[in-house]
Amino acid sequence: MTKFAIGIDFGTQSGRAVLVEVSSGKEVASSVKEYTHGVMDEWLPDGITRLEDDWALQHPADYLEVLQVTIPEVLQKAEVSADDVIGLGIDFTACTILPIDKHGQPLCMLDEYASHPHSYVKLWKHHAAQEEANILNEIAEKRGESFLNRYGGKISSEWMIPKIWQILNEAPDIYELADQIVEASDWVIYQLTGELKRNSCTAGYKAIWNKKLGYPSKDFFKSLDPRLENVVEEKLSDKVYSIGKKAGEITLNMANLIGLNPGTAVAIANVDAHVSVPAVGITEPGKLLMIMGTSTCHILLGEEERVVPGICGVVEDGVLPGLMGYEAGQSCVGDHFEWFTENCVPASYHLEAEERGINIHQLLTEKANSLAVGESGIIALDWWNGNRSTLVDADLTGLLIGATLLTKPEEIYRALIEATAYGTRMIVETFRTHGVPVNDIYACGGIAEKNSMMMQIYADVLKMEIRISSSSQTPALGSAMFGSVAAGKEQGGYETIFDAAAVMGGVKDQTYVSNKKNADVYDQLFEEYQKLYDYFGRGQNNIMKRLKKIKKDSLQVKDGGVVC
Ligand SMILES: Nc1ncnc2c1ncn2[C@@H]1O[C@H](COP(=O)(O)OP(=O)(O)O)[C@@H](O)[C@H]1O
Ligand SMILES: O=C(CO)[C@H](O)[C@H](O)COP(=O)(O)O
Repeated sequence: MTKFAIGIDFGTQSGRAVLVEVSSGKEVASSVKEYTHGVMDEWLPDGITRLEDDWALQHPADYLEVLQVTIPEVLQKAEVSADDVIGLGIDFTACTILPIDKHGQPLCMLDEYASHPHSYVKLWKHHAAQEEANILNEIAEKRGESFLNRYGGKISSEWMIPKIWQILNEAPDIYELADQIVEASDWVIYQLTGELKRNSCTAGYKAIWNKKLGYPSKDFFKSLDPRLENVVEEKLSDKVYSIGKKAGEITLNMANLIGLNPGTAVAIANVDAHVSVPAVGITEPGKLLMIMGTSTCHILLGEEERVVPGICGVVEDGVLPGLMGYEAGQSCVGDHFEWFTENCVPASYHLEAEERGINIHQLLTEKANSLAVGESGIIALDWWNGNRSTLVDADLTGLLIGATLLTKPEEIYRALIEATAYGTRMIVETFRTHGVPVNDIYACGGIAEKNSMMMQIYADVLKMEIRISSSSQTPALGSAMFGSVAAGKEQGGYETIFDAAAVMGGVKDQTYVSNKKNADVYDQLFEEYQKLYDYFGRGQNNIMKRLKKIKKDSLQVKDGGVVC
């Protein structure tokens, strides 16, 4: 009898489920549920509580809706019985965290805290803890904390400890009230199985946890703030579970809600980027995978732990058991194109796209594709949502240089795409310079699937061939693979993730090959990009930060109604 596994990818804007045939990796059905509350970056659901700049929240009820809608839908579409589903795995954006009470109830779902911003899920791209991150980095550096080496020299404001500290600083009542502060991924597994098991991937990459050393010392936390001395015991847990293991089984209550059988195996949660690696069939060092969507993550396996400045982290067993997993990233890629289409494209372009039945990205891409490399005379920095790697600074902002009265929207769109490709080249070169080989490039995610011009630009800028995932839902496929490992061989699944990857993962036959003529011009442009990168990103000119400060002061005056 054919057996199936389900994988669910909880993204930035939606949750996506795939039903996969375990013996072949064939995706037989998929379903997408947009989050009802979307990303909350201006208002809370009450419509009256306004969020400050750099906030990005989500509502945990949306995650449960994803389970309730997408799982029955994939089963129905494929006409597959729940009896034939052997396992379920999930992956999530990260670091995406929420405070919960002792019953596992998110604080934002309690009436009395529904209008309190700090009671909600802080999404990965919530950047309002930059101040805490800066102080943490300063103190850690002064104390010579060795963990900094594993995180490229800096802890990002996107990660767990700065976010927790922001709650403590701005809402000590919420901090006190929280029985635990958990990754949203672990919370969903908790809802499915009744067991809270923190996964080693988010703990390792986002919460400064190490397989051998655990979390930083109490003394370090105390040096940040005496109230944080016991943060691990009080709000986290030093019990961390390895990815690739079974978390538990679906409870009766949950089974009734989502249409699966009670007792179905559920895998320990994983992160959207990391879970994609075996799904493209990567199980060895030297192959870098770009997971390209709202943001881009770069995941690479290595044999040894090396110090690489500005990466997000290197974690033993963080991606696959027995190997070092390196992560680097760019905080805004698709997000940056979306901002452009929503704010800078004239109505005539939108009309043309509508009349031709294509979306605005497709129209701009078509127009941009007819441009020669360098023809527009413009270049951009890809920091519209800060710089994750290699500068680790959420306070950096966007830049476009060279525009004239003749500059067209498609030229800017292309310059923004190129900027993200240069950003990736900075990351690849940084890995290589610090002794971590990058021999092959792979890509997956919404953008790798949708925009072939962009993939060609990346091949030209990187001067490397790019292989594309055979799945259009790579993270969800990876999660289904972990689901089949959680079920185990006896149930028709697999013993290890390596066995699952050999059968279920893979890439398309078509690849993107670098064009020498374009690559030569891109070399010149990349040199210019590097100069801008160093000038604006490494302290020679902190204009981006000064502008942010002026903006903050100005808004305070405006909101406070102070009239000069
Ligand atoms: N044709 C396209 N070219 C470039 N970017 C696109 C295109 N279509 C959508 N996008 C961008 O892709 C992002 C969504 O990526 P996707 O991988 O689907 O989701 P997620 O990041 O939530 O996992 C959006 O930010 C959107 O602006
Ligand atoms: O930090 C990350 C993983 O470590 C991702 O950037 C984050 O999860 C968002 O992913 P996406 O852009 O696909 O929504």
